[in-house]
Amino acid sequence: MIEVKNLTKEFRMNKKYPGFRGAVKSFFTREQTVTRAVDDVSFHIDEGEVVGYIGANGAGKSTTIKMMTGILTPTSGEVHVNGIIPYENRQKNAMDIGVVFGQKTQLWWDLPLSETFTLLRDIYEVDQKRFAFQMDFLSEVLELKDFILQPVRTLSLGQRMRGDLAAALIHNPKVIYLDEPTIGLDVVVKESVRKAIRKINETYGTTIILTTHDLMDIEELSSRIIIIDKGRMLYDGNAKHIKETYGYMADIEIQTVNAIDLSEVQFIKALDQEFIMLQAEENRLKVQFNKNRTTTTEITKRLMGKLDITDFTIHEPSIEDIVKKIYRNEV
Ligand SMILES: Nc1ncnc2c1ncn2[C@@H]1O[C@H](COP(=O)(O)OP(=O)(O)OP(=O)(O)O)[C@@H](O)[C@H]1O
Repeated sequence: MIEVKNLTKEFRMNKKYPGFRGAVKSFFTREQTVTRAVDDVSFHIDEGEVVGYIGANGAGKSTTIKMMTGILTPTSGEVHVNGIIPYENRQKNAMDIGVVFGQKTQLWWDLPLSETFTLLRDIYEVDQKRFAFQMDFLSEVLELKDFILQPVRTLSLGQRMRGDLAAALIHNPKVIYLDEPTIGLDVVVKESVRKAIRKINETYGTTIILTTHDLMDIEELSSRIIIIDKGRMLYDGNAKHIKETYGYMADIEIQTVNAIDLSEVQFIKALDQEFIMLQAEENRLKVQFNKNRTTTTEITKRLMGKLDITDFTIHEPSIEDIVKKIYRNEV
């Protein structure tokens, strides 16, 4: 379905020196800096797969997706999506794909949401019967009914995101690229967006490429992840393996009314002698724990009985943490 072979993209930019003299120098020297944003990346994705494409900021995710969607042409290497070379055949490719950028919207700001759908129906030449069927399906899965007639500018972020997903699916594409589809949404809306994505994949066997910084997106949606770092592929395989091996340590930071005596909270280690680690400083307690062996709820529930808690923060492992650990442990 998707074949990416030795894909490389370099960006060349004229070196800019600061100030007026710098501008003159830049003009005459014409020195260039070269950024290799994607460096010899190869993978194959089968029809119906949901793949998480992840990496730290600036790792090269968007640049890869832009070549897969035909927006950018590679410096070397190649991409085939459904037999089409996207950057050589952008229009044909566009008929088979849908793209959602969590940070941007493709909806018409001043029009009611429903009219964006009608415009897209005409652009993609979807026949009336097929359009009505798809709209019924999307309305139900993405729960659009309550706001479909409202102008897009009046929608909440969660409603807008569901609208964007629907817009990308009007023509029922074979592949969808989702770039941070749950960014900025609250927990409940994130959950409903993930549920909708799962349903779309199950119903139509749509191939889904997902870039995200939220590990819960990966956990709930994709069994395979590709990790990219500084343009190079670091890992391609089972998401569960990575989560269990590298993404298991989280911590809770607890604020209390009174200063904490570490000896009084040692009892929490009974939950997991091997992995729970405690650190206390005045009225702050940090509990590091293994997510595969115990839960935040279990720890906070027990500590609440013992401490006068005023606030607590949970730190989930981040993609950056996982990438660092992979380097240290070598996959
Ligand atoms: N048009 C461009 N011109 C010059 N450099 C670019 C351009 N686009 C991206 N880059 C550089 O290429 C590298 C990869 O960027 P890219 O946007 O692909 O990363 P990313 O993994 O999507 O990051 P993020 O998670 O922050 O969106 C970065 O160093 C970036 O500064």
